[in-house]
Amino acid sequence: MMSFSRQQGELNIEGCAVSALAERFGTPLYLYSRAAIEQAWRAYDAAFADREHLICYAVKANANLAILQLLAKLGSGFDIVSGGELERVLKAGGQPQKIVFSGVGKSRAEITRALEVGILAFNVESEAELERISEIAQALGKTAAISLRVNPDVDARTHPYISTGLKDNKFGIDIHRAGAVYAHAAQLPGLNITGLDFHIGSQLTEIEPLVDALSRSLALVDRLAEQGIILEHLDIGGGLGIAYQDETPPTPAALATAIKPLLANRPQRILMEPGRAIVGEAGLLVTQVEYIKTGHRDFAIVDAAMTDLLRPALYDAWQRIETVDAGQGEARFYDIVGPVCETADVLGRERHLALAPHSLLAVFDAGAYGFAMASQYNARPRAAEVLVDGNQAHIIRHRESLESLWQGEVLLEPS
Ligand SMILES: Cc1ncc(COP(=O)(O)O)c(C=O)c1O
Ligand SMILES: N[C@@H](CCCC[NH3+])C(=O)O
Repeated sequence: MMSFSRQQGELNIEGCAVSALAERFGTPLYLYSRAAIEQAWRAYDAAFADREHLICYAVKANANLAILQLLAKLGSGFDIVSGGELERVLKAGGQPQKIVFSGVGKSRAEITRALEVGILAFNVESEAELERISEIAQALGKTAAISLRVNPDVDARTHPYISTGLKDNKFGIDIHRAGAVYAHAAQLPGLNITGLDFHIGSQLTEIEPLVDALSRSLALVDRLAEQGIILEHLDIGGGLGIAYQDETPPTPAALATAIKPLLANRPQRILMEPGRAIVGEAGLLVTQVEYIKTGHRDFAIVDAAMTDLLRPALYDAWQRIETVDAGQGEARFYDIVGPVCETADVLGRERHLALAPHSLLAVFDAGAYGFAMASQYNARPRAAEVLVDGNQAHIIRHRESLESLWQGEVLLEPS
């Protein structure tokens, strides 16, 4: 189904006019299409339907409770990287037995809580972490299911800030050392070795690096089997990109087709950790023009900022920006900038748009790492989030109040 369409030039999300939602909920505003999220998740699920698998949605991409709830209802598992994400998933109705826990810095409290609720597996990122998990599990009288996140040293060919599978990156255990670390794990009390995991980076537009990482990992799986360590699952991470501009990222079906020959005759259950590919294309950030400032460069100053959508400022990322209506007046090349006092506060540069004061703009493909990376810098309340389902719009996060900005802060006693 088409989640975004135009009627007489007006942008719609599912059965709702974006301008009406902006009027009702205010701007800046995140809008998500329920159908688009479900469709993306189901496409992943269908691609691997012919073998045992579990899609563990990467919560960091968009951690709104209603979105997690929607995915939990579809049967999704979850990839978490903090105790906060764990509690979000549980609150949203996610099953502990479908949670994998990644991240290089798991604290004692986080490990303890994950053991108490009984997660599917820890994706262990260092030998020191392995020892910590063993110690805590033993003290609690529990057994921790673990998989090692290996760093396969492949170039994911993506932005260096979101590349995670090179040996220079902090993530995972060097694949050449992993055999020894598995052997160590087999000696430690309180651990049950169940899997192997890798995640080489985000916004991948090519399949080869993933295939390469998988074949290197499978060679390790075979060496482990010779040592008597038999794995139950292989977690191939997330990372499939979306088409922000003119990229042609592989679909989940193409990924499945590419890796199936490698997996033939291997009994392991396949786990995946997609984030962006599930929610990225489902979201829009809607913002209103506050001022138009023309001169040496033409600026459209809008009410959304890098605090609402950080990706352009942080990675120089390009996201499509269109007017919500058909456009007003003559089109010019505008830099779309926010009100924050930073030169990097840009949503898009040199966009050819027909704008007037108060025009509404939609920033597309903002469902992943959009609201999730929002901040309150410059004392800006974070935006509202709305989930659209046909012609229904559900508020799934209220716009923050000014009071919430200083919640938890304490004034000094007058002296
Ligand atoms: C361990 C891990 N798994 C999964 C993901 C999800 O990545 P993506 O949103 O690119 O699918 C990430 C983020 O890059 C990650 O760090
Ligand atoms: N935040 C990044 C992706 C980071 C992935 C997390 N390892 C982005 O917006 O592209």
